[in-house]
Amino acid sequence: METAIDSANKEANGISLSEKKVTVVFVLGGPGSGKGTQCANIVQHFGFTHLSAGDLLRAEIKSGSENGTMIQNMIKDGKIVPSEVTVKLLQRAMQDSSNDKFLIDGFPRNEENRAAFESVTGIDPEFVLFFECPEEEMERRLLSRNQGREDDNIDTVRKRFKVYMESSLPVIEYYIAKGKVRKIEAAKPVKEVFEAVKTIFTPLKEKELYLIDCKKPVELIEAAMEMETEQQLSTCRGAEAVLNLQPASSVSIAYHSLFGPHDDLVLLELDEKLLPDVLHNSLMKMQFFVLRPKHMPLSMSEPPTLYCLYRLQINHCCVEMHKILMRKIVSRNWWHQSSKWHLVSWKLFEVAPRIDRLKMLLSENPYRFDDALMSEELDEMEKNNTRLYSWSDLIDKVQASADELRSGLQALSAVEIDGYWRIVDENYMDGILNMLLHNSVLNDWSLNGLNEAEVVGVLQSDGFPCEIAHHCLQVYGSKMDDGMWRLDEKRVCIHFARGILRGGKIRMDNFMVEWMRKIPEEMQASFDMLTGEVLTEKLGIETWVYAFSVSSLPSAPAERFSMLFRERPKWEWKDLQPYIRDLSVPGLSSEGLLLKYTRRTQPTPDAEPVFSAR
Ligand SMILES: Nc1ncnc2c1ncn2[C@@H]1O[C@H](COP(=O)(O)OP(=O)(O)O)[C@@H](O)[C@H]1O
Ligand SMILES: Nc1ccn([C@@H]2O[C@H](COP(=O)(O)OP(=O)(O)O)[C@@H](O)[C@H]2O)c(=O)n1
Repeated sequence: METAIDSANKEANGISLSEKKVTVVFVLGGPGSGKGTQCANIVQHFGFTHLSAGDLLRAEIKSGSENGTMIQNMIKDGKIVPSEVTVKLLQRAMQDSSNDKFLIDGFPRNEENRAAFESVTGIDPEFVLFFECPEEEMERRLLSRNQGREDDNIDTVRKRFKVYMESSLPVIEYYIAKGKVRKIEAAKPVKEVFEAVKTIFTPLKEKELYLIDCKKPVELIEAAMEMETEQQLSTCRGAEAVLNLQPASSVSIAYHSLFGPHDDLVLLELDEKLLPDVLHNSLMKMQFFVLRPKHMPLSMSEPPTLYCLYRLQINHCCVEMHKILMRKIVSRNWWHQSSKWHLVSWKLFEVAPRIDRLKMLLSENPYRFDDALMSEELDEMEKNNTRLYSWSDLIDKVQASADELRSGLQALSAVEIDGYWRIVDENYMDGILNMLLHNSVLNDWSLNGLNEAEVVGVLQSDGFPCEIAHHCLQVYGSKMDDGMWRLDEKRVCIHFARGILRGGKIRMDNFMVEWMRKIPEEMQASFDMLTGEVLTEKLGIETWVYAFSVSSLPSAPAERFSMLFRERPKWEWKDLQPYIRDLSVPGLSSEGLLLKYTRRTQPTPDAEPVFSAR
């Protein structure tokens, strides 16, 4: 009996295909590659309707249609039936179905099939599932298919292979170029092939995900520790372990230099903006990583070509990178293929490494005078409680490669003490620098030729740890070819200017007097040295100066500009430039940065341009 739903469907089916929003997946591959077998599985698991072009043609022969004999002869000969016949059959089958998701198997088999389908139905396939299988295996399967098919004999099979190579492969190449092909290694056992198929059809999350490129080569991943399954224990480390992951298995990863020579890969991470969403997702906490070839540029607007996609399950906290469990959900067949996954739309942004995080971590607990006293007695327990970070902790926590981390630590003037990386408290640094200068006067040392052993020895006898004494030379000086150290005029002068300005805004003339008084006699300070360190302000007839250091500003451009415009609503180029020249945004020039984050006005054509917030 016909139900109300059936009749409603019939009505719906009366509408044309173009009005009905259908999803079409083409299933292609040589004869005997297993298309029909896998389509049956897909139908069961994913609710598609299977339309086999070959089956429709064979049914047409059986129905006694006027084209029957022609079709029969063509099939017997392994030739491709004219498109108008096949397209009509497919179109009718789709229209007659109440489903809107179709697997079209064995079609388009040539360029003519493809063009005819496109022009008649206006449908562009969601993607093309391509079964790749060696000819010998296909031949073996066809000759033992045993379905009583007239064309499964050795002569016709050979003809079909020839037609496949000449006519069907170009269609696959056409879709590869469009980024639509999902390739499956079809020579494996049915179950294994289906595992690969499943990963392609399993929906991820039907919402937009923002991925951030942490801009690190994946040399950073180590997959060697905390393997979840025994099977992985026996496999290799680093990149290989990631690449060899089996579906539904997992490994923990952390940034690590042991990743290997895979600097053609880049690791991408979920945007933190989405973290609350993801964290409150009742399903599970997850993060998505994408590996892509480095040479493929990411554009801001188009979804990029994905290299390989992994779903990461995080066992404690999403924000931190360490101890991440990773599960491969999409097979390597994605490589060099899709620009868009049919169920998820991806937006990718390239970002610079998160060095701000490093600053935040190290500022939690700067090295102070007290530390110097108690360093010896500090037992492990205490160290664990006092937020100290070793190199490997930082590699885990900061999204940066080893090189980026090294230069980040250097920019922060961090030093490794007892195996932990520390920022040294400014007052403490001031103390040791003054002690060095004081000793240089006492001992008649030249600031352009300091003997390392002598300086360190004297500073140690004044109560400074050896590492800090070395660190002081490194921060304020540079080593010369002859092994002696020379104090850097600019760095020393900036140090003293910072010290004065820590007390707050000060009148320019007072500042200059105090600054000159503080700096060593051998050195010459000039206000230009303080570009990017201080700002000046006119109050009445007086000029005042205050600290505003580029190193204290966030490295993310949006936050940086917002901080700059909070400080001053309008900036002239010469003032602005020192505060933005270190910003680097992948894919955006400095002009682009200004366009994106500032409004440029020029009161008169020859006036200096002024930048304000957008
Ligand atoms: N992965 C596989 N391993 C071994 N035999 C297979 C596999 N997939 C399919 N077959 C067998 O090979 C023959 C051809 O498979 P079929 O799905 O009809 O291929 P196609 O639709 O691509 O022509 C069938 O007899 C099928 O049972
Ligand atoms: N788009 C198509 C599909 C099949 N066919 C014909 O149908 C035959 C059988 O195709 P099929 O898809 O059922 O079988 P396999 O060749 O994949 O095993 C082909 O050899 C062609 O002669 C066609 O002419 N046009």
